[in-house]
Amino acid sequence: MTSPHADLWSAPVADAPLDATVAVPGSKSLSNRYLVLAALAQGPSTLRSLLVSRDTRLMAGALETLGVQVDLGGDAVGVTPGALRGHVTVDCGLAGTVMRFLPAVAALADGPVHFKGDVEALVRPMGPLLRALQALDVRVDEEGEPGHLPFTVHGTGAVRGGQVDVDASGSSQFVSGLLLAASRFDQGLTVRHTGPTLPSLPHIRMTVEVMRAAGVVVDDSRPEIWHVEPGPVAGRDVHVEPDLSNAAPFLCAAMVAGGSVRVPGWPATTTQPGGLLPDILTRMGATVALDGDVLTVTGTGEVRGVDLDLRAAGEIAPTIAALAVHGDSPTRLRGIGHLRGHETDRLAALAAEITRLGGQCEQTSDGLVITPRTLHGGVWGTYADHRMATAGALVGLRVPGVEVEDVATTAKTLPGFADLWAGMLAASEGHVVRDGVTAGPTV
Ligand SMILES: O=C(O)C1=C[C@@H](OP(=O)(O)O)[C@@H](O)[C@H](O)C1
Ligand SMILES: C=C(OP(=O)(O)O)C(=O)O
Repeated sequence: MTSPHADLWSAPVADAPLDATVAVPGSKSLSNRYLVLAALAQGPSTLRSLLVSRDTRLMAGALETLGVQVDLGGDAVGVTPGALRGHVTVDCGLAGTVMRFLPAVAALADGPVHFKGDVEALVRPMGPLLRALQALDVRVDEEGEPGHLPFTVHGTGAVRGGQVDVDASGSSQFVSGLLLAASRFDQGLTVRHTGPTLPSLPHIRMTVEVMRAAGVVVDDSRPEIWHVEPGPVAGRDVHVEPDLSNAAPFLCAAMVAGGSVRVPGWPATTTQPGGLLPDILTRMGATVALDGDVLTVTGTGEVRGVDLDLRAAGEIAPTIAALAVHGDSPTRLRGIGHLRGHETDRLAALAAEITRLGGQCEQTSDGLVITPRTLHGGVWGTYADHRMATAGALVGLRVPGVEVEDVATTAKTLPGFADLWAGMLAASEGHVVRDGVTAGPTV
């Protein structure tokens, strides 16, 4: 599947309807929340089906650096909390969950914690979170562009807590990052969002839900205000749901190629934004069925254009944009201006790459308008962004000659993506069985 240019992956074209079952690994967002809470807990935790990918390795590595024992080997990951130590460096890579969830944890360490990241991470917004910590009397020294990595959080072993305002219009992770550590603050914490819009509300609900499940008292009864009582975090034995946002390109493949793709382990209820996929894909022309815990998406190859507010689920926007490229009418995606601060400026990246292949994609102030055109092959740039890579695979499923740059960038949240994708096609054609993929409906 690798082209002569080692950096390029030839996206396979589906020439027959799909018929495959794809097992998707654990949720990045749940995995990294469970890791943080396990590190702050009173006793050990066991995390089952935890995602093992670049983002969770970075989180586990950072927590180990801070004095927590994390045993990543095996199906069940053991976490044993320890006294949080300073005089260390945390590498955030390009992981929003690491750069936004750990500064408040670092404030509880017994010395300075230096935060660094990939070159692409240095432009991701951090300012509102750092200002909130400073307002709580945590010393933060910014060493680069203010409001960005790199910086040092000067832990003193304790944080007063109390009340703080944060503008989370740039990222819901600013709120989640304050809440996750807040029960360990002397007075707990009340966080109030002050910005004009609040993206990714399901991810904030996810934070509240996992905290409550660990025995933390959280009041979220007032809109855009969260109150966390001081108190202990319980060690837990938990099973991590599959990553529904990473299931999205596989499910969308059935719509583009026709046929059916099934994802086992689909939760009956979830705080993952991918929980919105059944509704969204139905609106775009799919037939969606949940039978037990197996979600089946069946398509005909025809994709309906839609007008969609993706504020709650910005993470799946690149996949929906790639699906919309194959539509029968234009698609407008709204409420996703904050995607400019994701792994890359995703609005600019999607517009550039779709246009490069002969398509039409215009940026608006808070989203994209995609007008389907006949596309041609060419290089699909990925900008170190895992979701740009999976979007390129979906575009290439019906456009011959799409060469996806640096498909290995998918290791951020889904190592082995290219094999899983090829396995989905092989299983559909020849009923070959590969790791994580089975032909037909058998799980
Ligand atoms: O808290 C989380 O786990 C996430 C929150 C969202 O961030 P934004 O609110 O910055 O979009 C989402 O896009 C990201 O992939 C994961
Ligand atoms: C925005 C994303 O990631 P991060 O957790 O790095 O913000 C994403 O996975 O789409």
